[in-house]
Amino acid sequence: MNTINPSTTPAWGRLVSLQEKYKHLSIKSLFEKSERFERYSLQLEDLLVDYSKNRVNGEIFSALMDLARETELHQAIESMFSGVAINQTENRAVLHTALRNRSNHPVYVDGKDVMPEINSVLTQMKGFADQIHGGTWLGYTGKPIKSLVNIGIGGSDLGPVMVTEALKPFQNPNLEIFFVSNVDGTHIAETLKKVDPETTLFFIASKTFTTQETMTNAHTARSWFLEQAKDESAVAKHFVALSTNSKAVAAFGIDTKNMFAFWDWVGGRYSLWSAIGLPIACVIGFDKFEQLLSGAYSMDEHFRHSTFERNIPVVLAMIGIWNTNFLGAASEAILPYDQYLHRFAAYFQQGNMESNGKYVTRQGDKVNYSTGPIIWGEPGTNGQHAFYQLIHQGTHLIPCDFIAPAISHNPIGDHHQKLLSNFFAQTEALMKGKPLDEVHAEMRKAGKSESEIDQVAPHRVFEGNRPTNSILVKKITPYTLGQLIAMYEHKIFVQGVVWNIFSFDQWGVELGKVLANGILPELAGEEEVTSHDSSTNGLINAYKAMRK
Ligand SMILES: O=P(O)(O)OC[C@H]1O[C@H](O)[C@H](O)[C@@H](O)[C@@H]1O
Repeated sequence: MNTINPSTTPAWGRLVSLQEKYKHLSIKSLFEKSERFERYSLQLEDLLVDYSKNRVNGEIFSALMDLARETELHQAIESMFSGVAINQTENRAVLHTALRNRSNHPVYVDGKDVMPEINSVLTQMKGFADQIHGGTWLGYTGKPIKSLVNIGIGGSDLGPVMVTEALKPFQNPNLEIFFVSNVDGTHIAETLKKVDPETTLFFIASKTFTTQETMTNAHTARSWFLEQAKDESAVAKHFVALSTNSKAVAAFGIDTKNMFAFWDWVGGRYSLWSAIGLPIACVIGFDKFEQLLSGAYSMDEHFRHSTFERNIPVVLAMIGIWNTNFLGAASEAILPYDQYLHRFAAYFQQGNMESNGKYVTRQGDKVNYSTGPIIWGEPGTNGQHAFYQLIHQGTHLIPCDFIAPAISHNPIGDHHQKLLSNFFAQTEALMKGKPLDEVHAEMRKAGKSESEIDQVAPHRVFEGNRPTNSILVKKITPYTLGQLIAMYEHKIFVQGVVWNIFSFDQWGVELGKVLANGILPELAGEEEVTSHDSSTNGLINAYKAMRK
């Protein structure tokens, strides 16, 4: 990977001047040109991305595209797809795209084509998923499996949770799925209350198979199971492992026959396309899982081969960079107008923040510009009644992505039209705002007194000019969901390339884990702890006193 500091490129310099030149640029005024929507929207099959409601004009857009070129994005894209070890701090390739490479053309890592291994695990997954989905995999007492429990955390949890929720309309009604992630005993305890050991299958999902939370929950699940089954040999019918670490899987007591492998070149937060996706394949069926892969593949092809100006992930990423680095936005909201997508923002919170929450450049210096935004969001319309106040009238600039399907899986009465009327209205309102004279006129019309108008009118003004993207898909299907996920993955990739950071490691999660491992034994006895600062000592000792 190159080590170009984006802030030293000519394009960045131009963007700095454009920011000054267009500091009063109003999105509304950009719509005086009638072809704005045609020019500033892109379509890939049934996915439409409208980025016209941004504070971006032709000059800014072309400087952003130049910035992508000057930071050698094209070479970086090729390096990722072709298996170069671009995750340099871990010396690994980054090949979630190979997992959904439906062309099956070879992809080489260290001179070896990885496609045969990928295909062989997919075949193994199909064999297993068909049995679970079809009700022919039997538990130790001969009953078909009804309940699936995925035990995993981070990337080994959020993807399968998000996708199984998003694709609930495709779920086999004979199966129910649960996810246990938190080391808080409540999570596993409440889940185990709902399932029966005779008809439950546990997926122990962990890339490393060493993660404290997952291993703790897995041991608890195993003990709970054996209390009832009383026979170690029954474990094989009820526990499978999704991991890269076959030794640790065997040491846990899961037969490696029941292990579904993946590889160190699959990042945890990019792993739902790998064996980590097995629970998805079980509940929606393997054919639908393949459609998810195909959707992602269509976005991969679009991303790899389209010119930057017509490239959805590139355009979204560069507009994000404009908002972050030139307009000063510190966060981005992802707002799906689809209840089934209720975990979508949480999923990309990890995807984005673990990937691009970095202040060290690829050559090891501190960056002199902002990097990854804070990602958050909830489904619309719920968010409208909770936090949109701040998006409309707060002091922070919060660029938002609005996502909606044209066709609902639940076409009841006029629900969907009501939902979509809000989806359309919000981006219009955020852009147009409402000026003071309009508020005055409205209040006068409503017969308000002049003193009331003077007092209240300023509070009813909306500045507007708040940037949004609108992403409309025909329907949420495995295929379109695959496209949407891959679109955001590549957006994150592009931004990491431009920001000159390493997007595929996550050293920032280590320190807390290490300190927790040091504290754990200190919590065992009654003696006073003195090994930390006075706050940490004070808290630990107060905890010990409280638990007596
Ligand atoms: O899959 P595992 O090895 O159990 O890792 C689970 C998660 O934990 C780590 O701390 C990382 O922050 C995540 O990127 C990862 O997805």
